[in-house]
Amino acid sequence: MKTFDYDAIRLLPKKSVLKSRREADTSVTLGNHTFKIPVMPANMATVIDENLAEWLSSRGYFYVMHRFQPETRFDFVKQIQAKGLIASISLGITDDEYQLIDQFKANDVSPEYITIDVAHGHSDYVIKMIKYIKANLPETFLIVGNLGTPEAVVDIEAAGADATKVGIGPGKACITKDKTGFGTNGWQLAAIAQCAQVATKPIIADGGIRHNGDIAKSIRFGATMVMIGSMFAGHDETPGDIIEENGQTYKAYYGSASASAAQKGHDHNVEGRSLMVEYKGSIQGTLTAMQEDIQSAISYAGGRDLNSLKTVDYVILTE
Ligand SMILES: NC(=O)C1=CN([C@@H]2O[C@H](COP(=O)(O)OP(=O)(O)OC[C@H]3O[C@@H](n4cnc5c(N)ncnc54)[C@H](OP(=O)(O)O)[C@@H]3O)[C@@H](O)[C@H]2O)C=CC1
Ligand SMILES: Nc1nc2c(ncn2[C@@H]2O[C@H](COP(=O)(O)O)[C@@H](O)[C@H]2O)c(=O)[nH]1
Repeated sequence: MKTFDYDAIRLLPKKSVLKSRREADTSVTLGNHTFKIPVMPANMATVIDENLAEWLSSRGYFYVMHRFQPETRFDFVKQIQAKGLIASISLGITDDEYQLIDQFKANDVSPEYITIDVAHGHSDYVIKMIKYIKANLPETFLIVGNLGTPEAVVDIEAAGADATKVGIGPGKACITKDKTGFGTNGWQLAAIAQCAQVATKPIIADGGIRHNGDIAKSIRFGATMVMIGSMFAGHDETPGDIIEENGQTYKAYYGSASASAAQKGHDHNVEGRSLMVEYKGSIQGTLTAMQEDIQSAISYAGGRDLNSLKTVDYVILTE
């Protein structure tokens, strides 16, 4: 099996047809909605909260709210939809989560997007939850993760997922490979490529994005969108206080399965760690830079939109 990761790939330029990079269209459609860029902040407690979800949605960005304040999700969906915005929440697979689906159905409320968010998404119990959501909230677009193999993508699509999320252990706050020996850490981009070969529905590349150019690389190898944690943590709008240490400013970023997540209910099978990320100011600056860099990538690809990235040639650096 040929393996490679983001750092080993260089995409090869083609003749540009654009007068200006501003002409390049970075929009992406997922389900019934179109978003400004093919990027979503990770559904983690140190990356997104309800305020940021509203901020992103009102500006045309996709988001996935995390599931670590479970009791707030029903009201969140109602409130954000009352403002004419898209509701996009996460669910686990425990018995309580079925009650939330029942509550939505009983009140005739359908979130536009639900993400089933568990570490090992290729599971009989995830399949059971997919079938329950599809039977009770058929209008909702269902993203399911996380997966790491083509077999998982085939099974989870067959169960009814509308999109799959690929990435077991490549995240910056992740220690899955050290704790269990499993995962796509170190070869995440090749795992995306393998999964994309069998996928018939969109794939979201999740974890391991360290540079804006990794977004274009993800799309080249088959992703429709990318989920990003650490690069979004540390902004004014992301949760947590600014910490000053030795004249530098930081914010905390911790894994959803880390010991720091214990207060939010994760107190066993630790597979995440806590770290500090540099404080970066407003998130708008980061989002704008991402969009500009994707526009430049489209120009290098010789096209006008994200589709042009899907067929560019590339080299794999061997050293
Ligand atoms: N992308 C990644 O690589 C990873 C992401 N995470 C993130 O951490 C958060 C917590 O994840 P998770 O631990 O799944 O959440 P939860 O513990 O909330 O849910 C997972 C459910 O599946 C059961 N389960 C059975 N086998 C496994 C397995 N191998 N790994 C995990 N659960 C299993 C768990 O039961 P029981 O707990 O009794 O075993 C639990 O009921 C999520 O947000 C997830 O995305 C965590 C690790 C890796
Ligand atoms: N193995 C673990 N993975 C985790 C944990 N919490 C979140 N995650 C995953 O990381 C990505 C974000 O990755 P990044 O490289 O952009 O920082 C996130 O979307 C989850 O899939 C965890 O505790 N353990």
